Amino acid sequence: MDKFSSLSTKFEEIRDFTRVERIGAHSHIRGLGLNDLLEPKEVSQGMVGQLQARKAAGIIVQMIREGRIAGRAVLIAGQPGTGKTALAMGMAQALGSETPFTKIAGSELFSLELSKTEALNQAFRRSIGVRMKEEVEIIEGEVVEIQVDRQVGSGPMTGKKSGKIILKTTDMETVYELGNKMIDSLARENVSAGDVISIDKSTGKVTKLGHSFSKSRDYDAMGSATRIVQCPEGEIQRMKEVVHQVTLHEIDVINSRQQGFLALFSGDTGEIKNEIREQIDERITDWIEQGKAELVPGVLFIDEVHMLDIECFAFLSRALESEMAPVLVMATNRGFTRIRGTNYRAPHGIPIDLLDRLLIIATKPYSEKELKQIIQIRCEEEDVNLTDDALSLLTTIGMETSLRYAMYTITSAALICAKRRSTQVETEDVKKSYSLFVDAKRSTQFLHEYQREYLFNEVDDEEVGMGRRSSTSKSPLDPSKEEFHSVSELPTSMDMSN
Ligand SMILES: Nc1ncnc2c1ncn2[C@@H]1O[C@H](COP(=O)(O)OP(=O)(O)OP(=O)(O)O)[C@@H](O)[C@H]1O
Repeated sequence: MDKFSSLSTKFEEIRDFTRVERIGAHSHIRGLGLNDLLEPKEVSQGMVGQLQARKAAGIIVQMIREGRIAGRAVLIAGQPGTGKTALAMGMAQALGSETPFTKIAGSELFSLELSKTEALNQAFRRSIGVRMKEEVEIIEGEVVEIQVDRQVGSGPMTGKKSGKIILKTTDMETVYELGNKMIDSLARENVSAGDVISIDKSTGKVTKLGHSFSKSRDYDAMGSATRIVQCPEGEIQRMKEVVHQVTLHEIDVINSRQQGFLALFSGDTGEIKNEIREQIDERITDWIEQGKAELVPGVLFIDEVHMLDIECFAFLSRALESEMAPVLVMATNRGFTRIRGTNYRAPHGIPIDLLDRLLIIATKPYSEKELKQIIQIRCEEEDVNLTDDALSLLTTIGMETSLRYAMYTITSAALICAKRRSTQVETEDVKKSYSLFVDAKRSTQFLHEYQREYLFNEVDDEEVGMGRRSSTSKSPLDPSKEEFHSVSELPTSMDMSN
């Protein structure tokens, strides 16, 4: 084929890397935890509770798999820390690595390098895969023998090499002459007798498929990571269908002459011209008509969608109409709020006409039992061993502050525990972390008490009075819990009602 496809394998690896980097806090999520009938189990695949939302997400995943939802949009709405991002990650896991999944936060769109609509456009195109099928001629067989003869030239580095390789299948055996380049490729892949290899005839790329079953006696010398495979059957030289998958964005970048494919490594792609995108779309439409390629609509997840402004929302509405649109999943923790770029208020800060097109999934606050289970799963994920008392205390802290604060406390308490050379986190470690790191509620109380000593203070006296009153609330470490003020009572920046 052409340059689009020959570079595809490398780029797949880059995309995977980005993906792994972004899911640290949700690494315990391995799916939506649904059975075959899409019924959620209470605790499964790292997911706890939130049954209705998980079931709804499962139905959407099913629709995506059946290709019945491209161009539709989903909104996950709920209070902070109720698992909106976790749910989106669960959807990504359930869809599998073949389905492109891009995660961005609304605030990431505002940069000096790219206009916000260009950034959105790139995110859209990163979420659409193009699967290209290609017939390539390959040589595939078990290595019987490799011989390399070095003809010494004027210096050790200029030595010209030649040699031969004998390959066999269960039906035949052939000898091939080897040139310099092929010898280097085989050496790089560490190919030796008994390996089963495949060589792409047009590019010379050598792939080691594994070690032959008949030679598996060498197992000890190979190490446990080596795959044992059967010796191939039939012809050594044959045609094979290979499938490459790249995203539209990767194709855009490769073909954008100013940037070139190196921009994929740095992420510094700059603005990509519309004409280039149009040409690529035309080309891909041709390939689809000729049966050479197919589109794989993926998922674009935009967290903190209330950060988008009216221009971005207009772009989204338009982009969803396109034939090449991925499924758009958005999340927000805002209630009624201003649509950025306007003076209008709307539910979740999203224009009503867009809102009307969305499937909305609501997430609800967790019960104490669910919170405890999530914390427990996270401890297992982080390899932190907690006493029952410490786990209960952490759960109480989570109920009174936030799930996220409790999760951060796991890590800091584990460090404090390691400092005193113990392997089991006790209540004392949790208390110490709690006293070192202030949660949003205590930080707000502190600000209300000492606001006059800060620069550019904007809180009026009435609010200060409120702050003083709430400062009488006791900490979760205080045994008499009756006087707790709920977190929602305090004006934090994460409040749903702002
Ligand atoms: N139901 C759940 N099961 C397992 N883990 C969960 C669940 N809900 C949330 N978590 C974990 O709790 C942490 C906070 O949740 P998450 O980031 O998904 O909340 P959010 O609703 O997106 O919050 P925000 O509105 O503040 O962005 C994450 O580490 C997440 O993986």
